[in-house]
Amino acid sequence: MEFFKYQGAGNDFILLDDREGDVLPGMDQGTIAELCDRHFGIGADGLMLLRRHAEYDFEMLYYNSDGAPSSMCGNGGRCIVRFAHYLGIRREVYHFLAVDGPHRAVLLPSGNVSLEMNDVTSVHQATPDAFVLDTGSPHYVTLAHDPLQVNVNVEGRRIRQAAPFGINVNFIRINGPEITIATYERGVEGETLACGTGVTAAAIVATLQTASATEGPFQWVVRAKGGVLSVRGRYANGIFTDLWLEGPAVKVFSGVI
Ligand SMILES: N[C@@H](CCC[C@H](N)C(=O)O)C(=O)O
Repeated sequence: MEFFKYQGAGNDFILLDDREGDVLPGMDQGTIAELCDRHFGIGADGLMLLRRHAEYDFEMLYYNSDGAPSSMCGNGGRCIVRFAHYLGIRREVYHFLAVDGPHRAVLLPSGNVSLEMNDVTSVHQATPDAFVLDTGSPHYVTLAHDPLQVNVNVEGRRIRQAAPFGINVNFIRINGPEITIATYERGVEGETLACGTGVTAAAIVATLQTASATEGPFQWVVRAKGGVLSVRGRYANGIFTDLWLEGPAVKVFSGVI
């Protein structure tokens, strides 16, 4: 079976073309975890299947590197659009189905992919410095003096394990129109170089934390350890809409399993 490896700001994925519907039956949790293993497999933060869908350009099935299916992956969504284009699925605006519902996406001339994320209707303040919200995946976003100095594997794991439900953990610093972020991902159970739903959550928290909390459009540049992404959207009546996550989505190599 042919596989493709993509990365979006260092968040890396194995992509499989399952348009014929014959890949999934052979993909149990153990097999996916082995393929994602960085020592005994190809190595990736997650694995995705691109499947045919009667009403959409394709369907995205996402698995974390522990082999379990999970919630939405923003960087994965951007990478699978680039993969769809590579497979010959060419659209000005892609419409695909993911676990959290339909998404629109645009492949830009630069090769970057801009992905529309679902509206966010509630943000819970957990502590004076920390917020919990769902951007397709659940995120804990905490303000940090310097996210690049945080021992994410220790601190992130501690917060992830203390939460009564599964969550990803983000450490952010807001600096003018920019955010610096470091992320611990559940299902990878470690730090990843970027997380699209985490970056989106960070932009929402930053909007609430700053003068841009006034209603209207907003835009943030988000610096993750593996690359730079941007998030734009609109804030009105306590609801975040028109959320677009943009950044690189690059094919790294392909091979045969
Ligand atoms: N890397 C992803 C998030 C993938 C899902 C996450 N690990 C979870 O289980 O919630 C992204 O780019 O959003």
